[in-house]
Amino acid sequence: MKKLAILGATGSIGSSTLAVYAENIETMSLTLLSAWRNVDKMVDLCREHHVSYAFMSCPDANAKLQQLLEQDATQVLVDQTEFEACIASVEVDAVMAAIVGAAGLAPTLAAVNAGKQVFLANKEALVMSGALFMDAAQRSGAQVLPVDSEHNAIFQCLPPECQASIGHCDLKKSGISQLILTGSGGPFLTTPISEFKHLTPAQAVKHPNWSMGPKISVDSATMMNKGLEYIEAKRLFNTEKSDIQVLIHPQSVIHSMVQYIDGSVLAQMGLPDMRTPIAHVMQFPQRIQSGVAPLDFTQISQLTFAAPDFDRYPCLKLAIDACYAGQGATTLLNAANEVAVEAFLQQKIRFDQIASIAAEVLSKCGDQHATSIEQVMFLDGLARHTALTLVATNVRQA
Ligand SMILES: NC(=O)C1=CN([C@@H]2O[C@H](COP(=O)(O)OP(=O)(O)OC[C@H]3O[C@@H](n4cnc5c(N)ncnc54)[C@H](OP(=O)(O)O)[C@@H]3O)[C@@H](O)[C@H]2O)C=CC1
Ligand SMILES: CC(=O)[C@@H](O)[C@H](O)COP(=O)(O)O
Ligand SMILES: [Mn+2]
Repeated sequence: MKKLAILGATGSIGSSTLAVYAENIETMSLTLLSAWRNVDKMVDLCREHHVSYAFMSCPDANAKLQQLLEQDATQVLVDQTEFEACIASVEVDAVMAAIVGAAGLAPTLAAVNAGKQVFLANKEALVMSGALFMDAAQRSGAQVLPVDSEHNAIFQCLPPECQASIGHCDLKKSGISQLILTGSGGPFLTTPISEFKHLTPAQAVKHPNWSMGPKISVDSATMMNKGLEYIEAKRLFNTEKSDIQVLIHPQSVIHSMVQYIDGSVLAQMGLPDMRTPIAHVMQFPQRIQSGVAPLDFTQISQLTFAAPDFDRYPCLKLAIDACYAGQGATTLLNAANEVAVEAFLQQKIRFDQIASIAAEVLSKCGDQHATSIEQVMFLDGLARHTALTLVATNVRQA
């Protein structure tokens, strides 16, 4: 029995993970769940799944959870230290890292440092800490398996020697010429750019194909999501600049591809449903049930492809540039984007200001280095402070 922890259990990936767990209950046990503020849902999940340990990152929510679960078998962990100790303990074999944003870094790193199996959905953690994260995994022997649909697709199309050396693989040695990262283009693929000033959060979170949490949905609309995924791919698959191509594929049927030097292109396809990549990692290399229907090719009228337009998606360009500027830049970019997206969702700034705020944070903070987690956290704070100041200025100008 694999002992599973789900970090971000109340979210979209959390729900899909629980659905796959329910399909395969005889092979896994659920020992630890975490969330932030959604106490009612956590109580329900703990009772439904007889979870051993639970933790809310928000102190008020944690106190309430403790009170509500007093009569239950679930033990509520009291603080972040106890939570991370539980992740690192023998109570947990595998961790689904599905907290959104930088808040997921510390508990995910606790799992990595303890040599656990890590199912990585939380791309922001990897974007902000990069080589530090992958090197820590190599040191501890933690197996990092990509859950993000594109990276999971690429992983599935890689030869075994690359799968076994994730983070440090030699693509050229395995005859790989390019990784092709597909992206839908989001809900504003054909919206006139002149209308971007007026786009609302409700429009931005309406992804054409995937059902996801609000932050990643906005990232898909700006294509910052693909930019973060570009950086994520560099870290997971040890790529150089010429190794990755971003391709718009509006139908989200092909989840990404690997091109080989002999002209072969391997693609992973399926319905846009995260239960598939989650099921793929949960008992890897064994295949298990996900509950997802098979792809019906007779219902797919067309598969189309196009190059991304950086005028439409300035965030994508910012992220690709940051990727080659270095770790400091990707840490700053991630934090600035998190602040800007949250401000947009709260209607404090316009949709088009997400990109301009991210760009301004990068230029104001200048060239920065991040060679330790402490420096990463310092830069994360610096970028958040700078971005919040810009949000306040933009609010006044709105
Ligand atoms: N959804 C998807 O299809 C995909 C998601 N991902 C990645 O997976 C991650 C999760 O995405 P998604 O499930 O959509 O997001 P959701 O917004 O649906 O869920 C986020 C989860 O994180 C918890 N959380 C939020 N803030 C904090 C915090 N400060 N401390 C601790 N926990 C926190 C939330 O708890 P609470 O509910 O209590 O607020 C919730 O459980 C993201 O990094 C995203 O990029 C990657 C690929 C696909
Ligand atoms: C499901 C998943 O992995 C998301 O990251 C998805 O890729 C978002 O869609 P976009 O391709 O529009 O960014
Ligand atoms: Mn993705």
